[in-house]
Amino acid sequence: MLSPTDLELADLALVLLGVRLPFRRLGGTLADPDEGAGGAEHQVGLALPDPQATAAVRAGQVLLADRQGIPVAALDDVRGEPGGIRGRVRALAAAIRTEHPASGPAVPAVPAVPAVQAVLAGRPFLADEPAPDVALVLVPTGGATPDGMPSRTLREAVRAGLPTGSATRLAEVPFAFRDPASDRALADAVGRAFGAARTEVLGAGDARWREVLGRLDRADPLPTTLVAADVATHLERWRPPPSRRGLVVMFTGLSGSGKSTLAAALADHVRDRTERTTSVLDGDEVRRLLSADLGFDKAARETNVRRIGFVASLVAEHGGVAVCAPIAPYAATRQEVRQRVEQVGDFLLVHVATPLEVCEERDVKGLYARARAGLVPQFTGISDPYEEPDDADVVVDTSRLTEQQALDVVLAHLRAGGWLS
Ligand SMILES: Nc1ncnc2c1ncn2[C@@H]1O[C@H](COP(=O)(O)OS(=O)(=O)O)[C@@H](OP(=O)(O)O)[C@H]1O
Ligand SMILES: Nc1ncnc2c1ncn2[C@@H]1O[C@H](COP(=O)(O)OP(=O)(O)O)[C@@H](O)[C@H]1O
Repeated sequence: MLSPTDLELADLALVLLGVRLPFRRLGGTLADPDEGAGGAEHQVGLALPDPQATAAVRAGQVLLADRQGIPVAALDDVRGEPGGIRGRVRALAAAIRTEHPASGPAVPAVPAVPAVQAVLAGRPFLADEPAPDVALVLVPTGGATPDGMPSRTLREAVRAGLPTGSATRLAEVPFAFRDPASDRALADAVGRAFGAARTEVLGAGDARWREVLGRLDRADPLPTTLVAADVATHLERWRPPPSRRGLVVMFTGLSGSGKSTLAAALADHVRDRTERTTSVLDGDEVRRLLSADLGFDKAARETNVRRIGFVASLVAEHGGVAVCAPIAPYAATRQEVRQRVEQVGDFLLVHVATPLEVCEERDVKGLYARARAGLVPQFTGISDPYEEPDDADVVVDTSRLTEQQALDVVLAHLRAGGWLS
């Protein structure tokens, strides 16, 4: 029995609902489209490392279990292919869940309805769209759309957008978003499976949706020609303007570059001169309180930065400003934190790009001297890596700027983006 990933399981759920995946594999993307045989007996691929793949091919069949370990489907006539296996999907009838946990009504009832007119992927109705008989709402399995709209807001906003007295039935289909082109292809496939007449997908190409987002950012009112008044209420609550939206400012840089100094100065400014609330997650303090169990190897640093990102995202979720100042030497972990935070608010990365020589000369804590003497192993910049960000929103070098000047650069960015007045 195999335990597919959440993404693979999400796609498997669609396949079991009769959707023909446009991807070669469960959990795939359009980069690897499926040109294989279609039909009712749907063939799908599954990435699988070799000993397991060989065993599955030898057995000719493999069972796929959900997160609880309950078998939900079988792959029959399994054959090998590069990087995995391929087989015919068969639902294990007893195990199929007809209820999407978040939505209630049984999704498989929908294909029987001939007049499905729209698939709405991750966005509410816009004004003057004709109300369909049945609308399939693609409810994000990860909890939020690529724009960070939580499933609940999406559901409420779609309902609120229906014209009064409309007979439209909403049916929810669990949907795992990945990248815009693949999302579009998968949404179209869902539409085809359910006989939908048209598909509406949120995406960068949707000019009216971009207009909605732009107006929300500028705190401009949403006219009823763009969205229904009730929808506007939901959207405004979902995405307040930057001055009221949660914000995480993460300073990253070498030890002694000036992160703590600037983080404290920024937090003081926000506390003293604005109406916003702020919390500081300073590297040293976090190490004492939140990460006392961790050392400085790669895994420990990643865990430390993830923890900081998690706490910061909670602050942002409630509309606050979190200022953090870890070294955060790894690009992938910083990116992970950015993605987490952007589900609930905004994230700004400030690279404190003070050169190593200057940090070492300052040697506030005497750690560089000890590291050079071999007394502190894995010291960032000396015997451990620091991956320079290429995605920093602001860069300051405190060997060229005074503390006040560096703070002013950060503040100018925050004012320009509307986070601070
Ligand atoms: N091996 C090694 N490498 C780097 N830094 C070390 C090390 N050992 C201890 N210290 C002290 O720990 C502070 C860095 O902790 P961080 O939590 O910010 O680091 S990380 O983001 O988890 O990499 C850092 O503090 P800052 O100077 O404030 O950056 C150092 O004082
Ligand atoms: N322009 C500047 N901006 C920030 N810190 C500066 C500047 N010039 C000198 N410093 C000094 O550099 C040191 C930076 O230490 P710190 O803020 O703890 O850095 P980090 O948190 O990156 O380790 C402090 O002693 C600070 O007074």
